[in-house]
Amino acid sequence: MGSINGEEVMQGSNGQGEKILVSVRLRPLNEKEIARNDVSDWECINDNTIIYRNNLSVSERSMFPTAYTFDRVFRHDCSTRLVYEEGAKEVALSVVSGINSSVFAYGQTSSGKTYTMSGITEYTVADIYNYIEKHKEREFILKFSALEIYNESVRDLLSSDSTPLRLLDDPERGTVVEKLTEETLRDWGHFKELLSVCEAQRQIGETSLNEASSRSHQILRLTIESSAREFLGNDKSSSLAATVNFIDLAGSERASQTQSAGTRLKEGCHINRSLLTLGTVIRKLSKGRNGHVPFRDSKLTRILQSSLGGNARTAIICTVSPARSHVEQSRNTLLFASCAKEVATNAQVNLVVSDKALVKKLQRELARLENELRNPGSTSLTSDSVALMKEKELQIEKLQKEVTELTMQRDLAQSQIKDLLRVVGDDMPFIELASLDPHYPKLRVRSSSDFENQTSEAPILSSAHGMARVKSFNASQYSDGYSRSSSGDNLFQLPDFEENLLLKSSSPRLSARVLKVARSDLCQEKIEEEKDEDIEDICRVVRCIEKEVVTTKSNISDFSPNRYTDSTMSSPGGNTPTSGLTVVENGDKESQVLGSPDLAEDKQFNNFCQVLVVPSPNKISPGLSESNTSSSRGLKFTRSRSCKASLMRNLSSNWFEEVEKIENTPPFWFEKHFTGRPDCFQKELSKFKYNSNAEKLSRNGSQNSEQRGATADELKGQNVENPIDKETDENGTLDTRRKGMSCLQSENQLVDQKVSETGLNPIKSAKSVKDVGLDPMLTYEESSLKWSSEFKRLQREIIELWHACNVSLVHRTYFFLLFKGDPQDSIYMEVELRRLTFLKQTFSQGNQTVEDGRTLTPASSMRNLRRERLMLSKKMQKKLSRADRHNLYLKWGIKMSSRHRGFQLAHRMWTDTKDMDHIADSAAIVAKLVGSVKPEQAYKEMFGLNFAPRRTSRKSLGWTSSMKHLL
Ligand SMILES: Nc1ncnc2c1ncn2[C@@H]1O[C@H](COP(=O)(O)OP(=O)(O)OP(=O)(O)O)[C@@H](O)[C@H]1O
Repeated sequence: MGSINGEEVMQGSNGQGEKILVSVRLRPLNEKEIARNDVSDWECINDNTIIYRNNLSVSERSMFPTAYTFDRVFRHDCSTRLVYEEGAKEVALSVVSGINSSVFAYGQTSSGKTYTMSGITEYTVADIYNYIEKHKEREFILKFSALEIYNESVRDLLSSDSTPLRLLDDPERGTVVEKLTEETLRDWGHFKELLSVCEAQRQIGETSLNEASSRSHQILRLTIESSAREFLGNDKSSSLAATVNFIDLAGSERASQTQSAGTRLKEGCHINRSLLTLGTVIRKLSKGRNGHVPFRDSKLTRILQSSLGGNARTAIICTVSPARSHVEQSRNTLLFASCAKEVATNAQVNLVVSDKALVKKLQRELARLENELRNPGSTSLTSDSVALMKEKELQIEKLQKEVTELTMQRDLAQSQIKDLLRVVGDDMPFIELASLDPHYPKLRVRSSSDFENQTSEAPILSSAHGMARVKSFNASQYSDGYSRSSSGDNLFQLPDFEENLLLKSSSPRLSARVLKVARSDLCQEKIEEEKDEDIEDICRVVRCIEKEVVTTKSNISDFSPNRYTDSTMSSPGGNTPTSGLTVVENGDKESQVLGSPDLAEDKQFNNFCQVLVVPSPNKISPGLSESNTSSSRGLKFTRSRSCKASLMRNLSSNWFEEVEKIENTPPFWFEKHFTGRPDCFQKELSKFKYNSNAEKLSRNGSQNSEQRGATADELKGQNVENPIDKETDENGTLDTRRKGMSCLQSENQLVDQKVSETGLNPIKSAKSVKDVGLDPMLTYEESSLKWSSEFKRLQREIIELWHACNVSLVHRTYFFLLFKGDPQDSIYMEVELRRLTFLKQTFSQGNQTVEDGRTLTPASSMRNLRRERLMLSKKMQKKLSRADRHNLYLKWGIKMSSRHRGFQLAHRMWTDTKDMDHIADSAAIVAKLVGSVKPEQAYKEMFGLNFAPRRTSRKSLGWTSSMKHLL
């Protein structure tokens, strides 16, 4: 769309790539040439070919062609009328159809350009007027303008003012000549008059070749606008507008030939330069539109840009002098013509739409679009969009069917599970959940139902695969304060943590004291203690504390000598324990972290403090509660890869990472690698299932692990007749209780055996590990009593081992708080005890273990423990009120006047392993500092065992990502 005189121009295609119409006109020899006996060497042999007649030497023939072919060639005796008719008319008269057109005359000086163009211009305009006469239905407006480019200056030939005109670049119309006079032609006479003015204005000079040589490029421009008279003035009116250019170029010349000098020489230089640019443009255009075309290198090419390669039809008439003396110039002209005939233009019809019509058109378009927006489903939809919508609807329908089908399958499966549970119900102590869920842990876990069923005989739903079996509980069956799921989902529920913490774990003295503590306004409290202490002071205090503790505590003596000395460990041989900061005698730099703290550790310390989560106030001891606590979100648990993951519930993933860093003991093999019982293991299980010696084991629940291990070893590979089966066969009754216990014992042995095969070997090494199973021959009350005693013994052993192995205080705390003596906890206690025994033995032998690529040594575990104490002490400032802290200092015998009381307190926690009140108080404090947990089954499984079927979705989540998801 272009614009002419403020009106929009619609450009319609009129064919693409139309080549420039190129003709050659050969003039006759003029008088001067004849006078000097010049001969004509050029001959038009037909309407299209001109040849050089003179005999060429061999070398000339190789350099110059002798024949040139064009759209039309005109002999010397052809009239200008014929040249016009066959070489320009069609192109020129396109203007009346709304198509721009241009007619050039190109040639050397005195070759007849002006002679030719003058005739063509007049013939064209005359024909235009004839056309107008024949088309009365249209109204035509003819506007005429004329300019010349003289010495690279544009002049208005219709104005007496010789001031050079500027060329402007119009985005729509291209290059326009500013302030160029444009006369509307009234009639033919007016046109002739204007032509006379132009002729008079044009720069003409005399040269030796041409008495009236044109020293400038002349462009006569006629613009024609036409409109149908029928629609004039109404909305439907539109008009055609186009321009025809008549271009009479200055002649190319050789200064020597024109014998020019002074002004003429200067003119010749400008002429030749602009013609050279024209030649370059034509040559480039002839090779296509790739690359840069230097239209702007001369005013001539700037003005003619649209005529040469744009929206115009173009005809070029090359005039040639036949004289032999001008052969070189003639060849150049023909060469130019040859290039020009390869140039294509892209002329279009220029339809001018009036502003009024344009507004109407745009309004109609707007209304159509608005209608489409209002009714998107009606006419605006294309066939493609309708098809797409149908496809989407089909997909939705298919997905809905799939959802319905899956829902039905799920309901059916749930129904089957419920039916199965109902069938086995109270009559069967075990169900085989493993057969329902492939992810179900393949470990035989002793549950409280084991003990309850000791008094009632029930058939065993034996595990063909030796997998875990869990009793389906009724909540009413329990009276121990533990809640169980009554929905048959077999999830164990621990008692509320708050109850654990206050009523069971915390000592009465501590609870009583903290209850008396008035709540302080933490915002107003000045944190004057430790907060701004420099790290060296802290370390000195730590050393003092550790020395103090060491002098009062010496409970580990069987660790490898010369390895390390912890604040809680005595050095071998009764040597005076060294400072906890210089515990590694072999120069282990890492062990001296506290002695030479660096920025990294400080940063880690800060991170640790930041990620600790404050427990919910309504879940914590009132005496320890704070107002700014939180975390009451429920936990969806998953199987942990580490017992330390139990801390994850209320803590961020950063906390997890920190715990991993300071982890004193690694997750043990069972936690990390137990994904199910392999087939070979199942086979072994079936082999041992009815083993008489296992039956003996089941009768002797207090048998120590050494005995059990030995028995298991003895039994390995044996196939002994099962007396129970024998008895059953003989009596015709099934002693399910005894048989079940037999299976349990056998499986426990196999678990141990499997663990042993992996290198943990708790059976061989853990001589102190005792069998925590209950004697099936005892009554329930007797069994409970015995278990209670056994639990306390195990608990004490574990506490001692934690202490000896520098186990994380957080780990100790949660384990201690979670496992309160429920018989079903026996397996956890047993596994923990074996793990610790193995760890202690490893350390004592001077060995190290590698977990997750981390090497765990006594030194590293001690270092981590020290760091954990440091972090906990820092946490005290934030998590405990001033009053709470003061009460604790009093209770723990820390002088109020002493410095670094928080560190002192942190380094005393969990140190007196003989005093259960001290242990309980320590656990309560640590729990307070790191955040409480609502006791759920999840936490027990964090310690390595899983009672509930795992869910696939959880399985796919890493622990960190799981926590992020849950948090
Ligand atoms: N075809 C022709 N038949 C007869 N005479 C011609 C023809 N062509 C040109 N002439 C005559 O030759 C002379 C030079 O012609 P013209 O001025 O048109 O040349 P030119 O190419 O315009 O020269 P310049 O470039 O110097 O202006 C004129 O006198 C003209 O009448």
